[in-house]
Amino acid sequence: MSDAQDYDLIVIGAGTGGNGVARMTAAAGWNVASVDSLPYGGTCALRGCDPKKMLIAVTEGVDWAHNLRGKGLEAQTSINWPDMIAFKRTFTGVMPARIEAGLKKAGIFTLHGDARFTGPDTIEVNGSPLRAKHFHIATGARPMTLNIPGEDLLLTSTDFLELPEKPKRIVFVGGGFIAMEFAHVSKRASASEVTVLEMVERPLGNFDPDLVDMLVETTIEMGINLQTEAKVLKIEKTGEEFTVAYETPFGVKTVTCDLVVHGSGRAPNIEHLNLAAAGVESGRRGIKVSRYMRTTNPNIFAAGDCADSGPNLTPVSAYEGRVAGKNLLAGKDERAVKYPPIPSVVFTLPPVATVGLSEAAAREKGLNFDVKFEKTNGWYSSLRVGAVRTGYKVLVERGTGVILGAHLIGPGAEEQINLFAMAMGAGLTANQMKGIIFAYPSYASDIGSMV
Ligand SMILES: Cc1cc2nc3c(=O)[nH]c(=O)nc-3n(C[C@H](O)[C@H](O)[C@H](O)COP(=O)(O)OP(=O)(O)OC[C@H]3O[C@@H](n4cnc5c(N)ncnc54)[C@H](O)[C@@H]3O)c2cc1C
Ligand SMILES: NC(=O)c1ccc[n+]([C@@H]2O[C@H](COP(=O)([O-])OP(=O)(O)OC[C@H]3O[C@@H](n4cnc5c(N)ncnc54)[C@H](O)[C@@H]3O)[C@@H](O)[C@H]2O)c1
Repeated sequence: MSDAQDYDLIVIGAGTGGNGVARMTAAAGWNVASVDSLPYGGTCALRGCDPKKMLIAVTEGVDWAHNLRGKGLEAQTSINWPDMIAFKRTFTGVMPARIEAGLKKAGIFTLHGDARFTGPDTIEVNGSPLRAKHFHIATGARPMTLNIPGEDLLLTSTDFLELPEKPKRIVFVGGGFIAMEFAHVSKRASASEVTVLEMVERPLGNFDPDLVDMLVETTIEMGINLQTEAKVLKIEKTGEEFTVAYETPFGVKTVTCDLVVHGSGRAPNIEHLNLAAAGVESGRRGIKVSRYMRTTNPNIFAAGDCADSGPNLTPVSAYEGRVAGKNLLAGKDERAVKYPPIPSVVFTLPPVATVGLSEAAAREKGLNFDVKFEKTNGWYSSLRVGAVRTGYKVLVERGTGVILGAHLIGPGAEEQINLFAMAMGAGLTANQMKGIIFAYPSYASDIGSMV
């Protein structure tokens, strides 16, 4: 016998994909430890969704003032960057202690350090061996390695959320969620030059192309330099200035700036875990898991961004954690993941939202459906807030009236999409959705006219 300390379960990673599992098993009387190398809380609460949405809340003031200028609102808004970051810290500063205290109160041992497998049932944290009957891995994702010269000069999304001063000339590598959301924040905070370099022909590949085109119009109108078919090749630093070289159909171009931020995708954060020692297999998309969230070592589960499972979104990691927790407690493969329609939102202003099948995917499947696509800037809900780029695309199956997919742009889209997800999950048809009475005037009350 070694001198390793024994647990029923050790959870590696104290974010959304890990904490639920620790709580469920501890509540059932298991002897559980949780370990994280960073302050407790994970990406969403400390370095992702939540802090980001606080910055966006501040910039919403700028957007409102812009949209209602000349319509009675005379306020001149501007962003005080250090105050905005301080506001964000009123949340992120207190959360780690609060989350860790909550876990301790639930009877979970909380440990700090980098976990690394040393065998199928042992890990090492800060040189101390720990043994457990089961493990649950929820180590999340990290910025993808781009293999380009000067990659080490890139700031991460985490760095962006901690910038002490307003960025002046800032370049985002990639045009996905992070780049588009942060470019909008930067420009509304009046950064002088904001550039987004996206290698494919349109940013936000996961969203409806017609609605993304509308967002692109707003983005360009705001003064953001959005370049598509622009693949970043190299970053160089001269003095305090950076030069970013990118390939276009018209040859290699460059842009100079003060900051370059990584927005080019995230990869599973699993390299340091020494998974081979535990017999846990992984691929490019992450740790291989079954539908029961079990890895190739039957005593080890995984969930969230580190696993090769559902999309890398907070509610998905929480859901997968719940499935893993159920199966751990059952001691067998009892509950399989069965993802309901998963809504996703890019929190630009206006936001763009999606749930279900895209138009292209529905066509590829050979489905027979009607496309209801309309720009809604003439609708009352847009007029009353001065919103000019609003619209929807809803796919309704012919014959059955089943909603196959819903895609939205405009204020309120981030909430309307949840109602679509709920209706689709419950199997409501277009006619049944039309029959629902929503409070009026609200963004929800537009839904009946969209299906
Ligand atoms: C800038 C940004 C904005 C985002 N915005 C949204 C959004 O608006 N909506 C949305 O749904 N999703 C959003 N996401 C994605 C979302 O944050 C993730 O999908 C979610 O947090 C994943 O949770 P997780 O538990 O799998 O991993 P994480 O929350 O990343 O937790 C992993 C934890 O494991 C720890 N860890 C890693 N390796 C080890 C080790 N070897 N030993 C010990 N600990 C370790 C890490 O320190 C970390 O705390 C955003 C992501 C980013 C980066
Ligand atoms: N609102 C949200 O839900 C939200 C917000 C932020 C992040 N996230 C999560 O974090 C993940 C990572 O976000 P992200 O924005 O980094 O990735 P992303 O996958 O959304 O977008 C990355 C983009 O970078 C482009 N790209 C890659 N290499 C490039 C290069 N060399 N030059 C130019 N463009 C290049 C890709 O074509 C792609 O469009 C997301 O996939 C999502 O899971 C979610």
